[in-house]
Amino acid sequence: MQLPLSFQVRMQTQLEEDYPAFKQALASPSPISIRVNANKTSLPTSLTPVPWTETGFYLSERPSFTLDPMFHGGAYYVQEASSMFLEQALKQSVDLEESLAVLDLCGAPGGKSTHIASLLSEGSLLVANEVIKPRANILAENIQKWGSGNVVVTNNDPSHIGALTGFFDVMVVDAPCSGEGMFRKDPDAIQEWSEANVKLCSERQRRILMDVWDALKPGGVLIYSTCTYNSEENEENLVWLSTQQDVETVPLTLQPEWNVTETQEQGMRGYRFYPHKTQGEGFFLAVVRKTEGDEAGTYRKSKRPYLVSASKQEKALVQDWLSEPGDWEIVKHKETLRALPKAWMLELEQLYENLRVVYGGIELAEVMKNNAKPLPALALSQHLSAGAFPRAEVDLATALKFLHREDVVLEDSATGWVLVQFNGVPLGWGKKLQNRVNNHYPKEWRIRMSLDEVLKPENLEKQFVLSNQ
Ligand SMILES: C[S@@+](CC[C@H](N)C(=O)[O-])C[C@H]1O[C@@H](n2cnc3c(N)ncnc32)[C@H](O)[C@@H]1O
Repeated sequence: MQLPLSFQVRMQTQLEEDYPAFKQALASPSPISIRVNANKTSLPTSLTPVPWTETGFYLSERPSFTLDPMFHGGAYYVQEASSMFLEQALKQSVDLEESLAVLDLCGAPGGKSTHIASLLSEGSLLVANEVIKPRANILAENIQKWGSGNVVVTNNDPSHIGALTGFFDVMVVDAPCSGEGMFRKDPDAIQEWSEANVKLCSERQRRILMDVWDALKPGGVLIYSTCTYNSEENEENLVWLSTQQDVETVPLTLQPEWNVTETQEQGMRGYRFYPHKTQGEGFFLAVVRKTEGDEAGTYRKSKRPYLVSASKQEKALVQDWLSEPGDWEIVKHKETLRALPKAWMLELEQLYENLRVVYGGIELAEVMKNNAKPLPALALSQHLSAGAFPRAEVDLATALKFLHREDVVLEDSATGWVLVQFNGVPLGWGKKLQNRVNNHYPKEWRIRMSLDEVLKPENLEKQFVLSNQ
């Protein structure tokens, strides 16, 4: 790995006698880690935990996640271990039992958004935003697979969100950065690195923070993170923020065995992850509290609301499908019925009116002539009522064929909509007819690689499946 010379000089100055160990760590393989969705499957007992989170685990080697149906069912997310430290930031700076409005501003592909969704109380609302449209679609896909219902995915520039004065209790800004911490995982990041890019990133990060700042409530918490080591994109940005806005630093308690490095610059604290000290990539995180600012204005529902309630008959079609139907408002847009958290309808109205919402709540069904066709997100939702549909538990080969959108055989199930599941984790819908099964797995989510070799019994045995670990 040929590191840029001026990056090497920077790191030597920063790490001094630790530099050789750092350089050696960059030459060793990246650790592989996953975060398990405890709402969908039990936590593995045979894997080594990531110490700063309750649901993160290291794997000893990188398997083909594409060939594990549990991955497609949202039973876990493949995520770099250091960035799971977000859990400590949230647990130590806010009361997660409360109903919170939380923004994940730079959300795609969804590592932190799915993590936040798992940590929030049922009564909370997460807005997962991503400014780049195709990436916002990937974020929406990952959110649907994770199965949380109280999430809205938006595709907006930070300045649009900043216009929602005092809306959020918590904002997470996992800022676009020069990517130094990803050098060993993504060698392309080395080619893109330059002194000029560090400066450009730092300026952009400041702009992002300013653009979104007004959307944080006074007393609210901002969690700022990057995957870089340089101080321009990290501590210096926080010191700069403290000269522009009323903020106080929020210290975090660290366990010594985590080997996280605490920094302090002009009273602003930050937490650094170095690959020679922790099993993970380079990462920086800091928490600040907004001490003063404008409260949210009062918001009244407009005469022509954006979110239109479904009719009584339409609601009746889907009323038994959710485990807690009373928690949800069923709205209709074109042919689609969607469940949105009832407690947040005024705020959601505001979001739908002002932002570009890519996905929200739980997409339940498409209705046509008093007939409801269940949609993929419902199959993957944590809020699907256990008894609403018959289920067909399938083996690994059938699950992979189903995810490949091939024809499958579902023995023993009656005709009609069937939830296809693997190891108890739902994957999607099949519609059983008299003599065949229609595969309703979404085209855009299907496994694209050929399965010819994989499906040979001797190869199937070798596949990684989370629950076998
Ligand atoms: C570090 S990545 C986010 C990773 C994500 N939080 C996760 O955990 O999966 C930064 C994100 O910021 C987005 N981004 C790029 N320019 C931006 C801008 N000017 N404002 C806001 N977000 C931006 C990128 O598209 C990228 O998805």
